[in-house]
Amino acid sequence: MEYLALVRPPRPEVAALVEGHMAPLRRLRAAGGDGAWWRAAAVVDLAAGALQEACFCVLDGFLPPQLAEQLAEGVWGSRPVGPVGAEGKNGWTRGGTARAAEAIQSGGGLEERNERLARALLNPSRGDVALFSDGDHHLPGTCALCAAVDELVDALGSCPAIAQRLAHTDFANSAMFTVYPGGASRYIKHTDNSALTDGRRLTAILYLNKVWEPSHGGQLRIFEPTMQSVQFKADIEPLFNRLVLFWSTEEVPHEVLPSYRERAAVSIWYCCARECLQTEEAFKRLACRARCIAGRSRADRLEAAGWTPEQRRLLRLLGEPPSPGAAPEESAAGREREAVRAAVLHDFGGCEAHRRQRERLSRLFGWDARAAEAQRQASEAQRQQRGLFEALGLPLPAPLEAPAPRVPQTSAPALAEELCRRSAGGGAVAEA
Ligand SMILES: O=C(O)CCC(=O)C(=O)O
Ligand SMILES: [Fe+2]
Repeated sequence: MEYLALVRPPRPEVAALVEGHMAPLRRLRAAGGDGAWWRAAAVVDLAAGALQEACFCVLDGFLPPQLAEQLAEGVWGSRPVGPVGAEGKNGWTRGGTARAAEAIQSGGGLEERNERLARALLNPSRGDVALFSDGDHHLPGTCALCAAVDELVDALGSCPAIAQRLAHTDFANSAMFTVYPGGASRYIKHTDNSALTDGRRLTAILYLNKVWEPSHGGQLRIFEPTMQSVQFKADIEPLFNRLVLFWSTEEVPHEVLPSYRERAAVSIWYCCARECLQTEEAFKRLACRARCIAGRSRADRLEAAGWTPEQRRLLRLLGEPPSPGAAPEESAAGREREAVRAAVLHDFGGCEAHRRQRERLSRLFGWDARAAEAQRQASEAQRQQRGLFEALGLPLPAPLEAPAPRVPQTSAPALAEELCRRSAGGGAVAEA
């Protein structure tokens, strides 16, 4: 009841706009058959138009049917059955647990990380379990799936309507397979990257549910911008081989409605390399984990993300593969690349050389200065709010009583120290 009071159905003009974009896509799909129909230039243009004006688009029959089958079999065959503990099961972790791992590895002091951890573990915001796949060894079909979605995103990046929005969107995260276990499991309303700090630009989700009825719930509900909006635009059924694309930004608040059946999907996030340079956490993912998409050159795309000559030099160096046959320590460039990679892989902790690398990168990309500015703005906003409550003679709500969190100095968890000592050469790499 409370929920119904907070949500409004699509406004007629919005419903008409959405339908105006989705109907032609459905018609072209019906004419083109599964798997490759979206490769036609007309489809890519329609999809770009839908993203530009409706902020999302839906492509049914996206993969060749055998590939969609293979992915579905992989998920249904490996998903954990029954309760999943905090430690996970067969490589699957609880949605909340994945967040907890992130909280442990995140920046800030122990107190701050503990608080984030507690919030992640207590927060019932999402009820799914997840498996991150970097290739067919994790879940068969991952490589072909990524190649297909990359190809579409690559083509969308050349459409004038949205080319600007996809500038520097050259990287992607690991594919995240999810299963909501039924029993009204859901994911409450959120945006994937509202603060524009983690790099995510475009969210791609492929659904893997062979039998799905509206009464099973689990629809993806897309709201009008912003997070404050109570007006939704569309409910999308999580149907087999249906691909949904939407902006990861504040423009697309969304939720997974309570699901009464097991519900499987796989998500890939496409990231803007330039945005990833802005914070330590996003930089670490970009430098060592993110996949460069659609056969683009990692070195070229990293270099293009930099603003200054020194940023561009370092980014190219990081993106270049080691020269074949040559040991990295044989050249100054190889030594520098290995030093930065080792520092990132050790989370900038473990030894003095890694911490010095962090200081240098923070200066080069402005991480601490930006974090301090964000902190200053948050404190100022809080001060103003507190003043307002005091002026009105109202008691302060809890968040306004809490002291402002400190500016993160390093994200090195205590474990990194030990890891660094144990890994070969970890403490001995030269600093550039
Ligand atoms: O599975 C879905 O439909 C959406 C999931 C989602 O919003 C997310 O993982 O961020
Ligand atoms: Fe999401």
